Amino acid sequence: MGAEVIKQVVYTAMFVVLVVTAAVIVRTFTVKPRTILAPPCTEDESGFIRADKEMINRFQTSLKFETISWEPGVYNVEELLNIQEFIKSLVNVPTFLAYNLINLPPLKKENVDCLRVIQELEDMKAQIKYVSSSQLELVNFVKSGKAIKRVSETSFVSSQTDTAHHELPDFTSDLLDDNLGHNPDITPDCATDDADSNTSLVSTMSEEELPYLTSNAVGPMLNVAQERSSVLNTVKVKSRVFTRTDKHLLRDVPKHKPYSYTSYSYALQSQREHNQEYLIGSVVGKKGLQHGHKHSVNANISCQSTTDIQCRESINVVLTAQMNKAASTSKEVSKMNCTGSNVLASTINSVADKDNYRPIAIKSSKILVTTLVLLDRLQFQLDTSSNQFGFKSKHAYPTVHKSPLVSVEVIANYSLLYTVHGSNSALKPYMLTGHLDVVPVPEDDWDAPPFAAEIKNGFIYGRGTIDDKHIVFGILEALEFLLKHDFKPERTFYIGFGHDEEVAGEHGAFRIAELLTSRGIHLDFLLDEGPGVLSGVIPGVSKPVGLVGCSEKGFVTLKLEVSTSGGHSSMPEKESSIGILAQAITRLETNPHPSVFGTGPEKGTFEHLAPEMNLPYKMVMSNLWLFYPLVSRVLSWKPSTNSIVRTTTAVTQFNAGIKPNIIAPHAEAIVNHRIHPSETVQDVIDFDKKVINDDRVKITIIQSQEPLPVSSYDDDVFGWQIVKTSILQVWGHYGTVVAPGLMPANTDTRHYTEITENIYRFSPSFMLPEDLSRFHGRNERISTKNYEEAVNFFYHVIKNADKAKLEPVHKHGEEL
Ligand SMILES: CCCCCCCCCCCCCCCCCC(=O)N[C@@H](Cc1ccccc1)C(=O)O
Repeated sequence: MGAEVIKQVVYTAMFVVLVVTAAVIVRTFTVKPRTILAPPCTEDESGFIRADKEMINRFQTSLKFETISWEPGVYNVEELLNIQEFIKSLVNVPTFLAYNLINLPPLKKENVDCLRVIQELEDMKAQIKYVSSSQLELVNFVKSGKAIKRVSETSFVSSQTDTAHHELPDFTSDLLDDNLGHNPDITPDCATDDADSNTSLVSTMSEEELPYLTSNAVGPMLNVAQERSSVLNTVKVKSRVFTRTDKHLLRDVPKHKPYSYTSYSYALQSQREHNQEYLIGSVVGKKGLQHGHKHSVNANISCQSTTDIQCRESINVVLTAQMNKAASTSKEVSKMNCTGSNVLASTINSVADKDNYRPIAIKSSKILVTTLVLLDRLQFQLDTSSNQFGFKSKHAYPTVHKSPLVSVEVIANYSLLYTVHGSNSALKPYMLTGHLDVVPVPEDDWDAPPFAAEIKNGFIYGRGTIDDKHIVFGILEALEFLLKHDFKPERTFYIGFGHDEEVAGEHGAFRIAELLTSRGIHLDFLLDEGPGVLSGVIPGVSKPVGLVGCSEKGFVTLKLEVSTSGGHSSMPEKESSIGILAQAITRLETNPHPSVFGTGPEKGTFEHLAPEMNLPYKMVMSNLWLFYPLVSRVLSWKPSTNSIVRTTTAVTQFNAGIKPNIIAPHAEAIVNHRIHPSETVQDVIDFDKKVINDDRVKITIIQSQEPLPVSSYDDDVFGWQIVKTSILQVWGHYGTVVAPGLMPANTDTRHYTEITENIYRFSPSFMLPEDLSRFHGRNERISTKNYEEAVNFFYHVIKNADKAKLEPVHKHGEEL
């Protein structure tokens, strides 16, 4: 009886093994590649764009920075305070500065006050958000006499938009209509729209007259710094007092937004946000400042200004001018002292007579404005929009910026939204996104300087090359090319460039998405940065893989804290705050979150790639139903592949202790988890608490984001096919295959989830395994050839997406 049972069991087991083996074999040899909906374009039919020197140059320029530094030397406290003032002005600027670009000056250590100041400087430096944009070159400051004097030139930045929809940060919508044109109670004294008069607005200028789009502009920020530095000895207190006595103006303005009113208020608001002096008026005219001349000649500049500006005392007014012709830089400035009220309402006869420069703003501190008279909104937008990129790109991509099909809006001062208007409103629009900011460079042992855009062995080195400038400039190059070749899109599309992606995009992308939502726009699909063309990264696939992120992991950043009584190190307790915290951290690191491989879009990765793998892998990957525990284990070995199988744990900061003989009363650590789409923030916290299992460790959430929804990668989904086809058109000749995947990091996409279900993440960068550490790491670089491919990728995306739908061709195999 027993033998019979054993026999039965053995036979059944053999049968099962046989069936399973047969199933595995059948599956292994029957999986076929996915459908491709359009054949790769040949160069002839697609007009493959070749990168010339200028194209590479434009890209290089976008990556360059200069460092803010002070000449070596010994500084006294007063001088340090000047520097402090300058740095302070940067702390409140939410973007554009890499803190590591600021080199603090050497200090006179014997002076106790200096030590205090240097500590403060260091603290402030740490507060500066470490995002930056390579459109600006930070000017050098050097020690000169008692003040910090800027030596290199910069320009005041303005931005011109051709669209009817102007971004008006901090306006409440009900106030929007209550501006100059709509409020009959308010009569402007000197605002005019007369294009022929001396007060014609910049917005009415011809293209040739538009200000030169300089790359080394840092905008109001540095203008202010410049003003501050040059008048520092006389300006002690900046006036923040704006008393609005005009009842009309007071009427509707909510208390918490005292200056969120009209264009003028917009300017004030913007200036105030940046901790700067206020824009107090504006001058425009046909004559301008002559480069380098500061003497008065032949004024022909009228002032459009407020009627009643009182200067509390003698002030310096800086007239900021902008060159309007292509040349190396633009330049301020004429200074004048003025006292009393109404001074700015009169014609200012202090400006040199030369066409090269066009004054566009008067700025000063210590002004009391008693009556606000509304000025033209656009004028102030021009004056206060400090998007250097807008300027730069306008110059570099003239066709894009001149085209009647394209409108550009500056969002939240720095981000950009382009609308490329299509002729067929029945076609749902789509959107391409990228970001202008980059992360800092904590170490300087690069093979080439990180902010010089040097080319070495065919690679352009620089922070931002892969994250994310090749996308931004790739899109603009492609669009410029297309428009130059008479491309007239049928389908409207948007291009959004955020300015703060690296710190969560809460001002840039968030506001762009908000604006699109408010306009009722729903997108067919959106394409943002993501994995890329990976070669040798995915086990078992020798072909390059165009991996497209169809979902994005969530994240939660936790603060772990332990507090104890501290005390003298000669009489320690058994456990210290540091020891307890270290133990908690060790537990987290030795108990990773469990593998959830196969429950998210990573399953799709292997389903798509299995047919392309070599035999043992092909067998395993085609039969995940059987082998997934094995695959999961193998993928866990390497950080890159481990990132897709589970929620990851990274201990990113640890702080405790102040002195060798003091027991640290407090220790804290930061833990950053990236959450797999099959889990939630709460799941992660629950797991951590269980693993740490120590109530002395206090856990608080610093920031969190649930994983993003999975976008469809079905073959009939338009956006997916556009991305897939375009990848194959550019990299198909390498035998590249395309697969959906999970994006292990985050980008701006979470801000757009309300306006489209189809979000794809793909960077047109070709990556080898060793390149993965270049993201946010050392030696970030892109080959010139890859940059050319990036441009062509966007060229194809734009061309493909302009069709109503893609027709399937079964050139490379049949559907699974
Ligand atoms: C089957 C094997 C798959 C192997 C996967 C390997 C994928 C490697 C590709 C990596 C692509 C990474 C794209 C990086 C973009 C990074 C952008 C970024 O750093 N974003 C920040 C955003 C953020 C979020 C929250 C707060 C502050 C900033 C980030 O930290 O994620």
